[in-house]
Amino acid sequence: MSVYLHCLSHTPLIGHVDPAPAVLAEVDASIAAARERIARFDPELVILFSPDHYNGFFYDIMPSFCIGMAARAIGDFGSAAGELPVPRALAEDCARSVLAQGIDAAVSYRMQVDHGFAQPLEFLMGGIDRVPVIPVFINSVAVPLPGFQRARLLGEAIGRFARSLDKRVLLIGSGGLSHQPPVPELATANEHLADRLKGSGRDLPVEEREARTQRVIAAARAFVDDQHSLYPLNPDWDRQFMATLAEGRLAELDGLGNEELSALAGKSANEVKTWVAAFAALSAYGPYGADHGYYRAIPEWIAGFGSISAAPLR
Ligand SMILES: O=C(O)CCc1cccc(O)c1O
Ligand SMILES: [Fe+2]
Repeated sequence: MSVYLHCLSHTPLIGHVDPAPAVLAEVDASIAAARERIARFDPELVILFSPDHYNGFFYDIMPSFCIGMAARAIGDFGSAAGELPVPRALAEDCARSVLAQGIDAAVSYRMQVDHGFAQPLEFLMGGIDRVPVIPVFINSVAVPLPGFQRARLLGEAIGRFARSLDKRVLLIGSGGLSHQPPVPELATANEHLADRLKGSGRDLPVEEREARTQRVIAAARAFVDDQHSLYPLNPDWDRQFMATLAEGRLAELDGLGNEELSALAGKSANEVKTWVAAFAALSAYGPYGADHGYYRAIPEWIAGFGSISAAPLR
């Protein structure tokens, strides 16, 4: 019954458009240290909260929350591809427990995930296949989105389930902080794109995949030159958010609406609900303390880039 938490921004631009070597070294050091702490903790189970970017979840049926009973990573932007080692019976127990606690999460027996899930497993665990993982999707891009309170309650329910296991559990939140990369939107999509967002061609044709990758890379390059070419990052909000979680004041976020958050920190800042869910899960074990916080706004990655660990107070 022991638990450790790490929350980390993700960005598929790492290795494609990189910041100055000193910044890269700083991030590398922070991630390497987190990986060492996690290795020492030696998790037997990972519960990973992440969004998706129209690579596995589409508008044909868009759940707010979905727990994976089996999952495969597509390997977008050069991230790891392949099957995630999902312990099916345990994932089923998790879903049953969450539903019994009044949170109506969907389940998937063929979940398809992207860099949002793969990157933290690669960075923090050394690969997507190292430790059994229960993937938990939180819709953070396809409006209408679930709000902060629901993400918190989902996290608490999963935390109570995790606490009932006789296992060392690592909780990971993946995404955020402030940012607004060029993710397509149904409201402004032409007919072809709208079809794609509804899941036609779930697995994009190679040329479309490549065009999409290059479009994000070009947007990152433009953002470095002109920080008004995309919705601006908001380091002040990001630091405040990290402090709110570190200090255990999760419920204070309940009153912050999704559109309000988008206006403060960009539409993709809604990905921070993965951090809220992870911290809420940790809170089910009792009071906690956070440590090793790192933050820097990194326009090359279109990311307010944050990283933080936490564990129960003893
Ligand atoms: O997949 C895509 O199309 C965009 C993804 C993307 C870009 C920049 C920062 C992110 O955090 C992110 O997820
Ligand atoms: Fe993302």
